[in-house]
Amino acid sequence: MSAAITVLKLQQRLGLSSACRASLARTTQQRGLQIFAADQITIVEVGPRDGLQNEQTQVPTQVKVELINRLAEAGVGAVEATSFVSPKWVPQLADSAEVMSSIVKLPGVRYPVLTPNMKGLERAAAAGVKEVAVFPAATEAFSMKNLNASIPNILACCREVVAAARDQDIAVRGYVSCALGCPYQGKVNPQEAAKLAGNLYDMGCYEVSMGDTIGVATPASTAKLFQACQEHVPLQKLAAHMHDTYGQALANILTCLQMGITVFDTSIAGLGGCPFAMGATGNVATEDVVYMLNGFGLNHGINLDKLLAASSFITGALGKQNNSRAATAMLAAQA
Ligand SMILES: CC(C)(COP(=O)([O-])OP(=O)([O-])OC[C@H]1O[C@@H](n2cnc3c(N)ncnc32)[C@H](O)[C@@H]1OP(=O)([O-])[O-])[C@@H](O)C(=O)NCCC(=O)NCCSC(=O)C[C@@](C)(O)CC(=O)[O-]
Repeated sequence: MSAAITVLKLQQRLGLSSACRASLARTTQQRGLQIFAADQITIVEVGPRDGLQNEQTQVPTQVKVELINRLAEAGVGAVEATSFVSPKWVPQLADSAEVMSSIVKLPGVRYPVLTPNMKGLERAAAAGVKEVAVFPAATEAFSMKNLNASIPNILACCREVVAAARDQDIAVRGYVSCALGCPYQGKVNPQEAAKLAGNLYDMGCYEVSMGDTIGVATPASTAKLFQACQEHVPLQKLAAHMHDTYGQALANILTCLQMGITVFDTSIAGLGGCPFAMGATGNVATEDVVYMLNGFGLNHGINLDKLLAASSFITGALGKQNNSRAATAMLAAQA
């Protein structure tokens, strides 16, 4: 059986719509596996925010700044730098204004931050931020745990933040947390998560990142979610934010690539996890994703040597082992 037929059968089994399969007809065959003919894959590096927010020991501001600078210098086009959330809720990121005023802002690099409410937006705007993200959750239970507000209330808050940000020429990205599973409610209906993504897109988020906050997704559930999302948000405006708790994140990203998604949130050295999602591990490691993309010959703009240096820097500074299998192997080979 040819590789193309195998992929078609896989797509049918995953229940991909005929529209989605038609878009795959515009694919190129690369290294024996069909993937979408994207000119460019965008990596949104979330390590300095998602990766560090749950660290129990306070990470010095200068370490955060150096990490962000190193990632940008490595060619990462978007580095999510910090959060303007309540410091009572996330003490680790209480130094967000100082971080933003200390980093070197390279031309062409985006430095988005999280803003849950108007207070967050005002603080971010005062710090000169040019891009923010709002982050409602797909389940009521997680919305209460993470933001202390119901989904309708947080959506109203997001609408206010998006409108005010756009008035100030601040771009807004949207996240849907717990889009593929919730630590408190379990399974999540993909249609509900997709509808929420549509709400964010309709209110003015330029892109919506679907979060597997607790890393329970599989390629099958990932395909179902993104298929549902396409009813509400154009494919090229969707991103995947995969945590790797169950070791499925790379496979989920490959599924996304096959569906035409080209934006992926990743975390250097696989750091992180949400403080309000107990047991969740870090995001898929940036190094692992870059290694896979290199295998396909896809453009991402990242210099792997500089990325590995950033990876060694942060694991050294935190005194942690590297959760990236690719980085661990490549660094061992260099030693
Ligand atoms: C939304 C709130 C603030 C509600 O929290 P609340 O306690 O209901 O807020 P409040 O409005 O009652 O205010 C309480 C205090 O916080 C202050 N406050 C209020 N807002 C701010 C702000 N922006 N910046 C600074 N201070 C703020 C406010 O001024 C007040 O101060 P006090 O009068 O007591 O001195 C809180 O729940 C919060 O900050 N939550 C953020 C939680 C968070 O950051 N979670 C992790 C990120 S989400 C994630 O990781 C998932 C994601 C995005 O990565 C996707 C995925 O992984 O799938």
